[in-house]
Formats: sequence, structure tokens, C-alpha cells
Amino acid sequence: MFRFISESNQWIVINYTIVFIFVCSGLSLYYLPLFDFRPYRIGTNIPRGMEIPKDAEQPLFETTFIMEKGGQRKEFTLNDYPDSTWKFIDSKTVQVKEGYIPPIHDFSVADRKTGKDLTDSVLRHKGYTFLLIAPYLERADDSNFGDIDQLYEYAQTYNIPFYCLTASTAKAIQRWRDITGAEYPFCITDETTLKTIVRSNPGLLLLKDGTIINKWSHNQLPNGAKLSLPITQSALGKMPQDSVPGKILEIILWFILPLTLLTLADRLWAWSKWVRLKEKKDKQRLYQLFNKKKSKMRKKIVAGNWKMNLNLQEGIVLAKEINEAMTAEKPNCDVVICTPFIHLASVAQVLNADLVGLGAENCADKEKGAFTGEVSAEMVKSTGAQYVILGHSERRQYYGETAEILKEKVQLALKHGLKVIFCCGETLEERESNRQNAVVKAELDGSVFNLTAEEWKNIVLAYEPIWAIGTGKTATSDQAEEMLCYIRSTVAEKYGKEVAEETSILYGGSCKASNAPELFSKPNIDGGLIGGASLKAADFKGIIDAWKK
Ligand SMILES: O=C[C@H](O)COP(=O)(O)O
Repeated sequence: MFRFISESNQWIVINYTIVFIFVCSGLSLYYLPLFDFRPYRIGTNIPRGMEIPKDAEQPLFETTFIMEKGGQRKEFTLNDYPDSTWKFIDSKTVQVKEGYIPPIHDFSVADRKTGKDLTDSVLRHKGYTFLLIAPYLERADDSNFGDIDQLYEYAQTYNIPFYCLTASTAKAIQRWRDITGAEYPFCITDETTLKTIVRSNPGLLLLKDGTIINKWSHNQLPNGAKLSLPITQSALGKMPQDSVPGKILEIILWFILPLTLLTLADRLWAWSKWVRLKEKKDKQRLYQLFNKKKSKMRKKIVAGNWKMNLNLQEGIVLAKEINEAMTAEKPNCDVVICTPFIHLASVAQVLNADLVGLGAENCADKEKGAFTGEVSAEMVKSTGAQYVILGHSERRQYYGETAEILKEKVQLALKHGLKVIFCCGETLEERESNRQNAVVKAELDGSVFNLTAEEWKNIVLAYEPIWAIGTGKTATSDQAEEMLCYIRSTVAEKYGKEVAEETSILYGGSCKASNAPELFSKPNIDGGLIGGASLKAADFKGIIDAWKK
């Protein structure tokens, strides 16, 4: 079913509606009702509202006469009134039809002291008249009496009549005078009429030629700047222009607009959620593709990365030992040792290239030329090496190798016939904020996903979580498997499932003979890039032997 708002956000609409109702009711109570449906609304001419049209319907009365004759009583009307033999007993008159009642039929003003009817002089006055309406002064709010007195002074300054209409007793009027210092005249008007005129006790009415120009609650009486000009030149003397349809529209907008914005935001949120879910499902589908059993199509590799640990003599000794170990017992995976540049040529001499591959730990991002201290891919290749490690986190971290620099290096290494062991991995902080996938994807996107499918055949990937390198803290086999599965799915997205199935992806980071069997048993882990444990032939062989378990 189509929804305007999601279930989880429904509460906002409900709460907003409740708050909206309360705010509208509160405003109506504190000021005046938002809509005035009574006969004394702004714009009404009171004398006109009191008029009875000439052809107006008159009330109809019927009189019944009770007569008696010979002990028998009977009722008659004027139409069948009997002869004089009947004796009149009683009569009753009832109104059978109501006549026309004008909308304003109960407005009168009487002087409190003399009782003189002032209705006409109030309503027929040419110009403005202030009427302070206070049905019962004993319960009137006196907190704004300062504003009332100021208005009275203003009225006096500009010769505007000012009356207080009330239904209160003389005692209540005196009490009000004592409290507020009121000097304006008090007149008597029917209590119900006063309550109908304005829903505020006290409230203020401004008449002009008998027409209601404006009305105010005691909480919003005109004051200050509004009283600085004569009433004819001030906004005070003008009828507000807000029409009922305009007000209705304004209220609808206040209600609808925020809800429309909320609905749009909600729909956007629901849509992005749907997109994220879809992406997740697509990824999961890819994961599932690679999550079954290890492919026989791709190479299993154990590669050592000696880093900057051994001098030339030590390196040659280690290389010989590894070579001998591999000769004595053939490995059932590819074995590679990656050494510092100065070892390459010498180590190449002692290795059986069919059993142990050789690689560099780095190469230059320039082809050739005046780059003092650099070693080009071509130079590496010329030593007899077949591999080069690129993108290692230590190169990124300590030597500022960016994705762009690495992209250049990868291109040059491939151009000169080297296979690239390309490293990627996240920091501890990135993993803790669950950004490992995005980080790894960005590293691949930035440096190797630009390669052609043909070039890709010479790429080996190595996932090395930075927090596990040389720390003794290995990623669990499940963590490593999950990441490698994710990496393979990104390769599949880029190059297709078949290429992804053929890509060897290694795990690196505190990998040892003790944890290698568990790690290598995972369907997506095709071997290891080994640091510390590659510096002793026995340790390194222990890891290589994990493939035999
Ligand atoms: O290249 C190798 C990795 O940096 C792993 O080093 P590690 O085995 O000493 O933790």
C-alpha cells in the first residue's frame, strides 16, 4: 500500500497535529478566537444589524377561550367564538410562530448613574468610539490596566468617546476604579450581550460611525507606537484587511507546509534507505557467489616481505635457506620473497626461480632519469625479480605515497613485466567506525581499478589491516575472510565474476605458522603476505606448509 509517511515517522505527524491543535486553541484563548462567527464580528454595523425590515415576518399568537354552558366546559378561538349563552371562564395566549429577529437585538447602553439610554448616542456618533467591554469586573483581568489607562488618555487627547460597558454591580465598579485608577465612564449593558461582543474580560472594541472597526483581547491592547499618531492617521483606526478565506489559507499553510516538507524528507529518506538496501542486497548476492568453496583456478601464494631488516650477507643466507627448504620439500603453493633493492641481484643468483619467486618491496613512479636514489621498475626487472610490492601501508604512511603515485608505479611495473602485489587495508580507527569496506574500495579504485582486464592478470591483491601489521594482533579468520570476500566482489563488479575468481588475494598482518592453517582454510584467502615471520626460514616454511594441512 502506498504511504505518504513511513510507519516509523508517523509519530511526528500525530504529535505535530496535537501540538498544532493545542497552539491554535491556546492562541484563541490568549488573544481572540481565530474566527468570529458571532453578530459582533469586525466590519459589522451595529445599528444596521438591529434593523427590522418593513416586510419582516411578524410573530403570530393564538388565544384560546375557555367557556362554560350548562355545566359543560369547552375551548374556543376567535374564529369560532360562541354566542352569549356561553359564560367566559378563562383565556390563554400562546405564540404559534416566531417573527423575524434581527442579528443584533439585545444591544443597549445605559448610563450607570442616571439610567439614561445612551444606545443611540453611542451608535450614531460620527467618528470613533472606544468601548471597553467587561461583563463582570469582579472577575476581569486587571494585569493590563496600564494599557487601558493609556488608551483612555489617548482617547481624551483626540476627543474620542470612551465608555466601559459592564453588567457589574456598583461595588464591583468601585473596586475596579480603586485597583486601576480608572477615570472613564461606566455604562450598563446586558451581561450575555457583552460576552457575545468579545471573548475577553476585559476586551476592547473600536467603533466608527457605529461599525466595529477592530477588537482586541486585554492581552493585545494597542499601545506604545500605535498610539503616537492621531487615530485618523494611524493603523489603529483602520479595519484589518485579513479576510476569512485568507485566514483559513494561512492556517492550512501552517499545518500543511511543515507536513509537506516532512513528507518530502521522509520519502527521500525512505528512497535512500531503499537504495542502500538494494546496494547491500546486490553486494550480498556477490558475497554469496564467492562464499562457497575455494576456487581451484587461482594461485595460492605465500610471499615474504623482508622490509628493512637484513643486510646483504644475512639476506643471501636466508634466501639460500629458503631455497634449500623448498628444494628439499616442494611447496604446494607459489613462494615469493620480496627483498630490499640491494639484495635483489645477489638473491636472484641463489634462488631456483621455479621454486621461489623474487620481488622488490617498491619501485619508482618515474620511468627513468635524474631521480637520485630511486630504483625504477625496469631496474628491478633487470635483477631477475618477477614481483614488486606496491601500496604497502608503510609506504603510504611514512613516504606519502598517494593513490595517484601508486597508480603510476603500478603502470610502470606492469609495463616492465613485473607482477604487482598490491596492498590495501584500513586503520584501526577506520575499522572501528565501520569504514573498512569504503577505505579498501577507494584504495583499489584510486590505483588499480583503472587497469584493463589483460593488465589485471598480473595483479595479486593483499589485504593488510594496518592495525594487524607487526602488532601480533591478527584479524580473525572470519574478519579476514569477510574482507577478502568483499574485495573479490568489488573485483567482480569491475572485471566480472570470472576474473574475480582468478584473482589471488592474500591476507597480511601478524600471519604465523600457528594461525596460517586457519586463515588459509577460508574460501577467499589465497595465501599470505608475511612480514616478521618471513625473516626466519623455519617460520616462513611453517606458513608455506599450512597449505599442506
Ligand atoms: O607485508 C607484510 C605485512 O606488513 C605483515 O607484516 P607482519 O607479518 O610482520 O605483521
